[in-house]
Amino acid sequence: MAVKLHLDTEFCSMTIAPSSSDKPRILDGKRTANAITAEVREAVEREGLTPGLAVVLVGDDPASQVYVRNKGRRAKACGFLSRQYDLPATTTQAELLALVESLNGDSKIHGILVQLPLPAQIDADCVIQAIAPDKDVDGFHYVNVGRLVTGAIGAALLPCTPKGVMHLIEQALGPDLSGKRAVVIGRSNIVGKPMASLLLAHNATVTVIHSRTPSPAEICRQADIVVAAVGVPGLVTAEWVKPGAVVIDVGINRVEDDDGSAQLVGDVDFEVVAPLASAITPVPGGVGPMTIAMLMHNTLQAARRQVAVST
Ligand SMILES: Nc1nc(=O)c2c([nH]1)NC[C@@H]1CN(c3ccc(C(=O)N[C@@H](CCC(=O)O)C(=O)O)cc3)C=[N+]21
Ligand SMILES: [Mg+2]
Repeated sequence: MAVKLHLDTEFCSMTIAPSSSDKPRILDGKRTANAITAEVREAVEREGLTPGLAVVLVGDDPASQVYVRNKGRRAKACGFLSRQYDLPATTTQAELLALVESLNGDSKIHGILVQLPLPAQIDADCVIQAIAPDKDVDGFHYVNVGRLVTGAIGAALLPCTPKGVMHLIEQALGPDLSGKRAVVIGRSNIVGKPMASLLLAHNATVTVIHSRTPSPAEICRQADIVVAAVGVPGLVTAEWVKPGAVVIDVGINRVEDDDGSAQLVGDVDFEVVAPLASAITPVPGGVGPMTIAMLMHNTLQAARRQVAVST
């Protein structure tokens, strides 16, 4: 059974035909993310909605500050109400829970994102579970996880990174992955596990490999679709990839270049794997921008549902 999935039909018009040559197709996440953002903006105008997104940042980690600022910019570009809450690194769990509670009750706010990681004195899971499930635009609440795993995908808010990855896979292979073998490398709650569930919902035959898996390259080499999400720079080399596979790189690793400058690299050794792949995502400019675009799409979806309920 083909499952009608996470994105509205309006986004399906963007599916691009697979390349006919043996040159690998670079799946351009930046371009796709820009197109999705434009469609979200149009939908906001057409429907006369003002989705509200609250992003909560605790502490002053510079990387988190950059991400949060980018999310706010994108939200404004979509015509959303965008609010950012900056809390000190010394914030207590009770204070953070009180803010989440007030946002749960705020009818102007349809999506709540608490930026991770959180300082050590705060129990991140407890905070995530305090977010109203229908405002959980990260898709991390147990209710949304449960919806995804049971196949109630239409009711779920899906985690942004797996949802963005699925969109890129759809560009290469279409939405029905019947007969395809997918290997997910990594088993985190924010990428690996929901990614496996989403691929399964699209009828792929899914294997998850991780740090305790013997002969991972041998298993990965069977895959028509590889999603790498472990945070090990350049882990996936030529021996891991079957010629013609679709390779998605979720890794965002900051490493030092030969000349000592900082560089962003993925979990895939792009230089050696790209010539083998039928389609591949770059880092940067692949999955990362899609994550933010899907956050915008989730916030639109959340707003639509909350407005429908209240009218
Ligand atoms: N509650 C929560 N939700 C998140 O979704 C969440 C989070 N916490 N904590 C941190 C991670 C990380 N994350 C990224 C989003 C976009 C890029 C992105 O746009 N990357 C660009 C490059 C950015 C750069 O240069 O650093 C790219 O890959 O092209 C990266 C990483 C969301 N996260
Ligand atoms: Mg990327």
